[in-house]
Amino acid sequence: MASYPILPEKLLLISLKMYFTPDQTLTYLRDLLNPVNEIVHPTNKDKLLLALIPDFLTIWPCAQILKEYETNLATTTRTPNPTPTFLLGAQDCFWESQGAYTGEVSPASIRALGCSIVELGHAERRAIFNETDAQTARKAAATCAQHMVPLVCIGEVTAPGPIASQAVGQAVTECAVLVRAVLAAIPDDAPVIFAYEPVWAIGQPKPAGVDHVAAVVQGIRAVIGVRAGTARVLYGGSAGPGLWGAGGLGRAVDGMFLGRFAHQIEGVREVVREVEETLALV
Ligand SMILES: O=C(CO)COP(=O)(O)O
Repeated sequence: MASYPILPEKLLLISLKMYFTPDQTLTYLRDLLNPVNEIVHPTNKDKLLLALIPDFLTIWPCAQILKEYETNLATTTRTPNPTPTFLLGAQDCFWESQGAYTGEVSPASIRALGCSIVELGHAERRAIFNETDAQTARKAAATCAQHMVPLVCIGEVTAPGPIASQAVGQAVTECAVLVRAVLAAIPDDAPVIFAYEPVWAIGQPKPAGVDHVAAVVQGIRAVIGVRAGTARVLYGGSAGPGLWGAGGLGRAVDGMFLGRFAHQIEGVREVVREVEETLALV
């Protein structure tokens, strides 16, 4: 019987959006996995898991690279590898699994190619394609039906004003609408990831302030409440090296959702190291 992926304590997810050519994506994934680069540490996977979310066109070759990686790992360590060392995701899906839906991508096909995560409701899709909360919730249900994890992007549109507490309240209120819609649409035991990405902090030189993020994430966790399935809350929006460690986001969130600041392998290595330090894995 199919089961949901198990989410460890911390997650580092990377979306390539539409930045890379196919060749760049495959080289990038090989670099992430190359032990010489010291980014993916298989022995840490029960505590920290990385995932790559490439464009649709490169999911299949990425899955092939990952399959080869896992096979080699199992051979060299002489241990069977029941849970993956690295996860693959898609940047969107449709809510139906099959039929006359030109240009859409079926969650069943995404699953069949080896993805465990489907990103949904990103701010760019809302702004450019007018995607709604109701559509995102339907897609989340379809994702869970294929035993994948919905990665639901939430975040307030307007940058905080001068009164911090008001800004936090406003942000939580805006995020709560989609959080509630998604939780009502998916089974209670399905794992789910919420990526808190303040819209005003995406594509910027710097991320949102740690205090703002910590307070909003606390509010989001209260909205999620108690459920049978795991719910992880990540931060995204110009996240990169230097954001996690001492006085940073490590105390507030379950991981980060990286964009541009993960384009260089060195940046990913630094972020991984910061998370490993807070988990006492190094
Ligand atoms: O939207 C994001 C991740 O999905 C964040 O992107 P940037 O880190 O490039 O701002």
